Amino acid sequence: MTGNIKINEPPPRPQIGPPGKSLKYNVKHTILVMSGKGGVGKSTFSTNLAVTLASQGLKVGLLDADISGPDDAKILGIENEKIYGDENGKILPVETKYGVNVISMAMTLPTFDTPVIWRGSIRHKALQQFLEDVKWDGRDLLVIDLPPGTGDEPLSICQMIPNADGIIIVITPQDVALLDAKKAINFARKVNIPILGIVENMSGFICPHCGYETDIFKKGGAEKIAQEYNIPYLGNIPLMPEIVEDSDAGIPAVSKNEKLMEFFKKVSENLLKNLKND
Ligand SMILES: Nc1ncnc2c1ncn2[C@@H]1O[C@H](COP(=O)(O)OP(=O)(O)OP(=O)(O)O)[C@@H](O)[C@H]1O
Repeated sequence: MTGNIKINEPPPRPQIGPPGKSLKYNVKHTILVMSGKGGVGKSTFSTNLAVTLASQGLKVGLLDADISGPDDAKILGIENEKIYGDENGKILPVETKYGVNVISMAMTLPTFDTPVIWRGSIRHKALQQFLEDVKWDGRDLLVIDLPPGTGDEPLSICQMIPNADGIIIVITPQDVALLDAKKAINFARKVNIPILGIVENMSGFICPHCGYETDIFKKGGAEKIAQEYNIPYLGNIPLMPEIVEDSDAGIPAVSKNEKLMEFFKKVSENLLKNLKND
């Protein structure tokens, strides 16, 4: 007996709310990095992309917008740094030796293992402060690493900065990740932020000993999605065990791995072509 329960009723239309106040901060270009699904390597991608862009002479800022799981500071070896203000009350991002200035929740916590147990409205305020009250001045480019999925924080950021240059979607080649990537694409379209492109991470395994490439997972899913949805394909990043070792040691892998740097350079070249002109 099903009583009054109606099956097959369409789910309610998602409410994304009114557009938020457009924040003012002094950066030429803003790029949001998102993924439909957790664990696809979004933080690894964001940090290494920021380091790659800085190595090309750009002044790059990195905002880790993952309030609960801020990993970028760990990957850059600055998780024990603290943030300070200047004489005008502006928050100073932490400078790294890679030429990237960083703000992350990690640097505001007493210890790296302290959980952030906040509801949405407080997270929203923190993100607003990370954008508006931080001295990003003079940066050519701000990379914002969003938490996985299409929830509260990605929505807050997209509504705060509707003029962002666009979103990069990071995916892995497995079917579940591809499915979630489509949700991320539809999210970007719903909030009206351009999609700068899609990147396939963990795409092909390169043996650290002989350099031979094997497709452990499938390959090429991102390229197919790019065609299907008519969005740019920015490139792929292979699965490399050195990335895990370096990230765990607090070193962005591109800073010491020329082969990996080549992959990131290709992505960054394709990305820069798609940015709005000044
Ligand atoms: N191309 C790669 N090759 C090998 N390991 C990788 C690669 N990309 C990411 N990893 C590893 O996969 C794990 C997850 O990566 P990362 O933390 O960047 O994912 P994420 O998408 O940001 O996760 P979350 O959803 O928790 O924010 C890390 O251990 C990272 O070192």
